[in-house]
Amino acid sequence: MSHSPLITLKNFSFSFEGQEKPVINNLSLTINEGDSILLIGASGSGKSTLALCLNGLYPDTVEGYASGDLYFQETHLDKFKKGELNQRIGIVFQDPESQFCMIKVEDELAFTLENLSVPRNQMIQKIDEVLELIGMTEYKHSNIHELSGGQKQKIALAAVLLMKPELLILDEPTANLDPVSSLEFVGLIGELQQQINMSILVIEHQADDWIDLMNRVMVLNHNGELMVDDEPQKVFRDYITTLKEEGLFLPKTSDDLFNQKPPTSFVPNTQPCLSVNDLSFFRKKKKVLNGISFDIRCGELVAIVGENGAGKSTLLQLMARLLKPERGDMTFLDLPLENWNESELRKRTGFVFQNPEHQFIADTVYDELAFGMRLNGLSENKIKHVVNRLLETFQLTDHKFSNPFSLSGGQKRRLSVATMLDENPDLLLFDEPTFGQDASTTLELMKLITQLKRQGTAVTMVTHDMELVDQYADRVIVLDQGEIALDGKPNDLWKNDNLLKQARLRKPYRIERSEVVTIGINH
Ligand SMILES: Nc1ncnc2c1ncn2[C@@H]1O[C@H](COP(=O)(O)OP(=O)(O)OP(=O)(O)O)[C@@H](O)[C@H]1O
Ligand SMILES: Nc1ncnc2c1ncn2[C@@H]1O[C@H](COP(=O)(O)OP(=O)(O)OP(=O)(O)O)[C@@H](O)[C@H]1O
Repeated sequence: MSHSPLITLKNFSFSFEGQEKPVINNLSLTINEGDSILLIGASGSGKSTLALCLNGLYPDTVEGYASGDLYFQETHLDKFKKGELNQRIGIVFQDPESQFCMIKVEDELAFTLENLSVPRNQMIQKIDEVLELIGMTEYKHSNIHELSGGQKQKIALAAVLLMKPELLILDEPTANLDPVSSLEFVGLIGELQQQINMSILVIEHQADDWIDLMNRVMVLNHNGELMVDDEPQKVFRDYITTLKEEGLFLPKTSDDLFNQKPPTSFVPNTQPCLSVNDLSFFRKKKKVLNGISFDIRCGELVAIVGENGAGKSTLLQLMARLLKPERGDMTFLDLPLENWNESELRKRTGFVFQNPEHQFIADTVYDELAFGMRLNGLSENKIKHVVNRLLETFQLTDHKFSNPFSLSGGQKRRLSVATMLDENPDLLLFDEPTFGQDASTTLELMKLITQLKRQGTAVTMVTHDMELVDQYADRVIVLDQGEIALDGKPNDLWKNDNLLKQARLRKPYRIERSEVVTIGINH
């Protein structure tokens, strides 16, 4: 059955003001009605930019210019009124918080309908319908900030669905979700596909959960050109070498990387770097952490995992002394954490926030990286040497003079990690250091962290990525509703089916596969 074209690009390019090379480079392609497309490409290859061009937000809302032609249902972009395409092509971003304006779920959805000029007497019915569609009816009167990450993402999706878009774009929609919420979100999109007539474009670095829902995979290369556009089976069979050269993740079934048994974890018999003793913390009278105690040794990498809202980020902020515990105390290198002088503490520890933008202070990537070293009085020559090495390692050399806020999501994250690695800190605290990264940048980042670990740095990493935990963590701490449910080796967690279920985690591919093989043999 042939479908009519929804969007057609002819020799379409897009450049940001003041940049030599276009970010989107001479694309000619058609998205048909009923298509479900997975868009992949290295970090910085132009995926989000393309999404924003498709729905008409770019170039109108940014300093940049487009060339070539874009047609929506065979009508040229120029013929549409401003703002018209934004409604017919809806985007859900990775961080739903940035999209919300109201406190309550129903008010947020009513606000969307108001913007669409829907009469008041039709609103209630429309809100009820969309909540039913996404399985969130019981949360109609809830406060948005009390919802879990996955539920917030569903509300962001509902707001976009109210526009009845003909194309739904999902830009890394599961990046902040715990492993089970992430799978549930993909399942929901699969159900919507059956019920609503709309095309879907999904941007994700890791294709695994999405492949079965997609009829096409498009790959952008480093130059923003369309390198591959074909059926998923063909792409991941015939273009493996090309995808690897671009530094992209392959599906776990076809990538040796995920099948390797990790090296026996090295647990150093060193002194504790940070000791956490009986910590408790409340937010608005709600106990978020309760009786947390553990040590992190010098040279050890500890992963903290758990469902959305379990208290992981809060714990990390307490460990960085950005929050003060109600009860309990911590010792950092033999001195109570509260007694450390602020500048000495910042020199010896590094903290990367969940949202990288929160920590940028300089106007260029170079100055951002140099900032800490300048504060510590290093010579400009020495600084230049270190900054250039970091730029190279984190694939940011081309963006040396860019404003940190203009970077792609993955580039921002890499910059925020790099700023913590200028000197050798004793303790590193990372909130999701690898989200939004492609295979090559993830590998580089983990290589560097491993090196620091070998030199004695203690690393704590909050993550939803169970592959990383399996491959790199010496120890894993599972937080469940603000309490430690497990503190052990990753293998202890993979054996504990009940806890995995309770904490909304999943097993890494290596373990899942070995269980399938064993079951196969037993039968
Ligand atoms: N600024 C805040 N004000 C009020 N409550 C908050 C605030 N920040 C977090 N919370 C609440 O504290 C609890 C723990 O949140 P936290 O961000 O530490 O969880 P998390 O495990 O890091 O979650 P995620 O995986 O979604 O990042 C949640 O119930 C959350 O709603
Ligand atoms: N507002 C902006 N001003 C200048 N340059 C920008 C701006 N936004 C993005 N860029 C640059 O355009 C390129 C593409 O960015 P884009 O966000 O589209 O990449 P992406 O493929 O979505 O990356 P990621 O996977 O890291 O999210 C990057 O090199 C980025 O630095």
